[in-house]
Parts: sequence; structure tokens; C-alpha cells
Amino acid sequence: MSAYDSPSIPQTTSATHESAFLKACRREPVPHTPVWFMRQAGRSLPEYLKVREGIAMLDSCMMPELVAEITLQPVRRHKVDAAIFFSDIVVPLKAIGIDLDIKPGIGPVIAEPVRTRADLARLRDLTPEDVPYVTEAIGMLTGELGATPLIGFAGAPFTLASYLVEGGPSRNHENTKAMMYGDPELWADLLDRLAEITGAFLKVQIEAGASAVQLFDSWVGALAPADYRRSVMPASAKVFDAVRGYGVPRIHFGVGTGELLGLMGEAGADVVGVDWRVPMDEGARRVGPGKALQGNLDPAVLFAPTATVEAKTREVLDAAAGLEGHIFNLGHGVMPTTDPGALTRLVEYVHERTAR
Ligand SMILES: Cc1c2[nH]c(c1CCC(=O)O)Cc1[nH]c(c(CCC(=O)O)c1C)Cc1[nH]c(c(CCC(=O)O)c1C)Cc1[nH]c(c(C)c1CCC(=O)O)C2
Repeated sequence: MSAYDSPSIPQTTSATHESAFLKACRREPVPHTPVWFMRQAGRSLPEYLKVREGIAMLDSCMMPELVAEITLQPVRRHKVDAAIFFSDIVVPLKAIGIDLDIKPGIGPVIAEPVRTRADLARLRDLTPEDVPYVTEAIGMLTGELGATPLIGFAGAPFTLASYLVEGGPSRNHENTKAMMYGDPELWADLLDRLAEITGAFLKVQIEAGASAVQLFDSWVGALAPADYRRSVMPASAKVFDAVRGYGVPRIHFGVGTGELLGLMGEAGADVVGVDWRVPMDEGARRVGPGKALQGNLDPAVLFAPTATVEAKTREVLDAAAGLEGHIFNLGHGVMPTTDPGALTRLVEYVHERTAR
């Protein structure tokens, strides 16, 4: 009996359990390679722009019916093999009272950056009562999704710390690294706080019915492996540990993480996401045995002609052909100006090409 046979998640029906996506996460044989896209919900879809009209991003995350509708849109349109919960990595921070906003075209902006030990006191624990709209939206979704699994997610401690310390998006993460190198004790305590909050946020989603979770460490590729191991990995490992007992697959993803893939696997995930810079077979070699892999078409390829998209997709599938457990995805999120038709065709193409 593997950890995944655990009956501890009553919300995951047997049809969901037998879905291609969850089988691939468990490295079991699949009828076809499952496909989903990071940022599959969002601005590439006209139906998304329509329902979001006049509603601020963070407000929309707190409206369960709207969240459920937006989460379902790409499943209906593209026939992807998994849904990802519509929310944002800063939602749990907002929920514990951090003054922040998501500015269109910019991203999360924090009113008062976290830079000192006194600032840490603002990062209190998250409880399910802080995010009732998450539980409610997931409850609605699991019914509507049928056998299609729902992926819950959270931002990883490093990526959340970067937004909190910088006060917003950052190219070089200079204030974040200044704390990490210059005040390692404060840094460790900050990451530990964020690991607690993130673990609690993932638990809420799993208990509401999410059948997999993804930890987004989008900006961790800015670190050298030794710094990752010393200053970040313990906090990410704590998050994976916090949800291990549920037996739901845990996915770990970051951008520009070619040099970190082995350590990201070691942090405890069941599935490691690979961006487009590392071929899947090389990614598998770096991650090591016992993990499924997710990736990794360059999202910019979708702007090329269909024949090119197909040729580049074949390259990904061929490189992943020897893997036990491949989930097809882009190497990072769908760009807002992507033609949604290109995404629908891509799902169909991967399904046809890998049908067994
Ligand atoms: C770094 C990060 C953030 N948010 C997220 C990450 C990690 C993933 C990654 O690396 O891309 C995670 C995220 N954010 C969103 C989702 C929804 C689920 C999905 O993938 O479909 C997910 C998984 C919705 C969103 N989150 C955001 C949007 C766009 C806002 C809008 O549509 O009005 C969406 C659909 C806002 C946001 N939030 C953030 C950014 C950088 C932005 C974009 C700002 C902009 O360009 O306007 C922070």
C-alpha cells in the first residue's frame, strides 16, 4: 500500500483518484499524458475578462461563486486534465491582515514592507476562519468538477518573503538577499513564519477538497544552490511536511531553477516542475529517481505558428518519453496575450500524440 492509498481524503472520489493527472503524479501508467497550464485561468480568456469587469483582483478571490466560475472556465474551454484553484499567492497574507494590493500590470504591492524583527509580529498564524471564501469556493468546485482534479496552491516562503521584504515585485531581490545574508536569524524566523502560514493555507484547501497542491517558488531561481540549501530549503521542506499526511501529491515549481532541481526534489515534493530552460530528460537526471516531473514548453512558443508549436511540443514529449510520471505543462504561466485557441489545440495535440 502506498501513501496515496490512504483513505484520509474523503473528498477525493475514486474517479478523481483514477484521473490521468493524479496517476501521473503517482507515477502510474496513464491513458494519455495529462495536461494543465499554470495561469490557465486569467486574462488569455475573454470569458474571464468579462466576469472580472469592474472587480479588483483581490476582491474577486474572496467571491466564492466567481472563483468557482473562473476556475472552471479553462476546464470547459480547453479540456485540461486538472483545474487550478483561482486565487493568488498573497491571499493568505491579506487574510491575516497584511495591508497589500494586487496592482494591474504590476503585481502584489505591500503597504509596509517587512524588514525588522518588530515587523515579524504582523505575520500571525492563519486559521480556516480567516479564509472562509476558500473553503466555500472549493466546496462548490469539487461537485462541479466531477472526475477532474482540483489543484490547490500557495506561494513558497522565499517567493512570499521577496514580496514582503521588497514591498512589491523585484528584479534583483536586493533587500531580500540583504536580510538573508546579513541577518540570518531574522531571515530564518521570517521564513519559518511563512512556512507555518503556507502550510495552514494548503491544509485548508486540501480539507475542502483539493486533490493535489502546488508550491510556487517562482523567484527562487535567483539563488545559488548553497544559499538555497542553507537559507530556504528548511522552510519549503516544512511546508511539504505539514501536508504529507494527507497523501495528496505535492508539486514544487520555480523559474530558472536548473541548478536547484535536485535540492527542490529533496525538499520533499512528489512532483517537480521544470521550466523550459532544462530538457525534461536532463531535468529528471537532476531531480533524481522517485519523482514525477511537470513541464515544460516555453510559453512564448504559443505565439509561433501551429506547426512550430507542435514541433516544439514533440521535443518536450520525446525528452519526457522515458520518464515514469510526466505531467505536460508550460515552463511558466500562460501569458495574457496568448491566443486561447492555441492552448485548446495544444491540449488536443498532447492527448492525441500520447494516447496509449
Ligand atoms: C508570482 C505569483 C503571483 N501569483 C501567483 C504567482 C506564482 C505563479 C507564477 O510564478 O506565475 C500565483 C497565481 N496567481 C493567479 C493564479 C490563478 C490560477 C491559475 O494559474 O490559473 C495563480 C496560481 C491569479 C492571478 N494573479 C494575478 C492575475 C492577473 C490579475 C488580473 O487578471 O487582473 C491573475 C489571473 C495578479 C498577479 N499576482 C502575482 C503576479 C506577478 C501577478 C500579475 C500582475 C499583472 O501582470 O497584472 C503574484
